[in-house]
Amino acid sequence: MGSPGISVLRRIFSSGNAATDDYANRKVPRHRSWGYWGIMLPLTGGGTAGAWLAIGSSLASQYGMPNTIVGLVYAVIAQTVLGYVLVRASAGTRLSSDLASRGLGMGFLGSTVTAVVFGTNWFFYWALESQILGSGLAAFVHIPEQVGWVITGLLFIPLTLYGMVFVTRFQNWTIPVFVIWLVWNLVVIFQDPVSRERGRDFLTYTPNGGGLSVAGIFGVIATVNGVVALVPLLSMEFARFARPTDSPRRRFWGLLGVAVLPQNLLTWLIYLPVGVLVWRATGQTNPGTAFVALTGWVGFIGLFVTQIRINLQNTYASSLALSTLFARFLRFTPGRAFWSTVTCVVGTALIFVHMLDVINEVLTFEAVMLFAWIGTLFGDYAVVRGWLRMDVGEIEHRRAYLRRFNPIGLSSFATGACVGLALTYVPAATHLSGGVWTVLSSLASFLGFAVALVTHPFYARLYARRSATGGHGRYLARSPEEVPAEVRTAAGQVSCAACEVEVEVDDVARCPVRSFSWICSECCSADRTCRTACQSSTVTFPALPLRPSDAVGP
Ligand SMILES: Nc1nc2[nH]cnc2c(=O)[nH]1
Repeated sequence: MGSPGISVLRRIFSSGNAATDDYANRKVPRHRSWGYWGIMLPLTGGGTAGAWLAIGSSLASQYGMPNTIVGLVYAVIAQTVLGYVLVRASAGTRLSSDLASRGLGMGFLGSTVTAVVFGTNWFFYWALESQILGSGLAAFVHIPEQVGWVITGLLFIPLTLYGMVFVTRFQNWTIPVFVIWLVWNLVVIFQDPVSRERGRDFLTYTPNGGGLSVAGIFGVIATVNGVVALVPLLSMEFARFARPTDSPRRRFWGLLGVAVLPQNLLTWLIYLPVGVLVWRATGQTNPGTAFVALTGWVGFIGLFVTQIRINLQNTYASSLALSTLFARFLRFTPGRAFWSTVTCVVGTALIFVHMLDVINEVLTFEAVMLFAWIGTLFGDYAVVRGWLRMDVGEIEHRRAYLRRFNPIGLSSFATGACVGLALTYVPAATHLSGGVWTVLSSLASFLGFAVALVTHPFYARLYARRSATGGHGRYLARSPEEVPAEVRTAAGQVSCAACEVEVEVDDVARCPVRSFSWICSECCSADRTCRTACQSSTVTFPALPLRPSDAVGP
């Protein structure tokens, strides 16, 4: 027997522990549902992030406040629409954006491309938030900035060993600290004549005296799109826990609340302009040093809590993306806490690239990739399934039934992303600037979205014609089986023959390698040895029903 310390570590670093793995690779069971406030509160961690302040000053300093304000109004409207649609979809399917992408045209392994897109965002934000905190620490205790970055970066390792439960509690308890801190700093700005005078132009500031311009507005929109697309996709991670039993009216308002409250209305229209005010009042674009300059220890403590709030969440999201990626491609499943540690170490290294200086550029790039992904999802859900009613099966997430790579979604995503990236970078690289090129460049993420959406049904028809079993055959490797009553527990669930956890009937599949017993989708996804034997034409499944006791493990 190992020592207690080692066994605790082994437990934390192993997969299959629902408390730490948070259904990263499986459907959320209905009994694990949360109320809408329970979904919104952890999401507020993103709404209070220091990055918003930095995005505000970055946009205002490049495009001027008049253009920024128009872009912010756009952001609220676009994010509300997109957020509601995606949050509703995940509450209905209990799938995260990644699990849904498997069935919505990408395939089991193909969808990992979206995990990469998603994961790069978290690394970016993680480094950004840590840099802000590290710079604040350095200014507060008078140490070199680089030392501050390393200290705060590594601080997150012990803080992130626990999963959703700890993140949720921390988010909930610290909201009042954030509000008091922000109000305190605003009062100080308004009471201090110098800061007040300096900050007076925060709603009208322009870098070179220019006012509203088409190029400026579209430039802001191109940048904010990186967040407009990301927040709804992130919200899906939480909305999949929504209570399935609510009345349609309650559900509408609850889900709309999730789309509008935690990281949308107040954040774009109040918090982001506050960032511009703090920048103008202190002359510092880094909110970390700005708050310490404004209110000393109060500024630092508030900043510390705010940044811990958000980076716990960033670490959680990043570790989910990494665990998905490695579980599927390499069948490497060391557990979420392991990936949290990797996030902290790599993120700390990234701080040294000075994320604060390239915010607009990174967000513009992410916008193109995220919008191409969303275009693919919409193309599948709304056009292929909704409008064209093609026979492509249910939205499947289980490896046992899915094709490894679905060329339909991968092609439309690649087409949309390539068009978006070409429009973003080719005009600048070839000196095709000004006029229509500037506007096209700024609209790149929308155009990439439109191209992915429109080409998706085209690819669906094209590949379906080439498949012996039509669209269905491109999406599904075999038809999902009904779980017979004999196998279900009294609660209507199925006990996984591998991990023995009871899961819902739409989260299991029969496994030939385990004597045709039923295993959960997570154990199925993590199997390194089976080589997807269940999809082989040489395997013959015995007829149902089959009781759990009939099946013996290998
Ligand atoms: N999830 C998330 N959203 C953000 N919005 C602004 N900053 C962040 C961040 O660091 N993480």
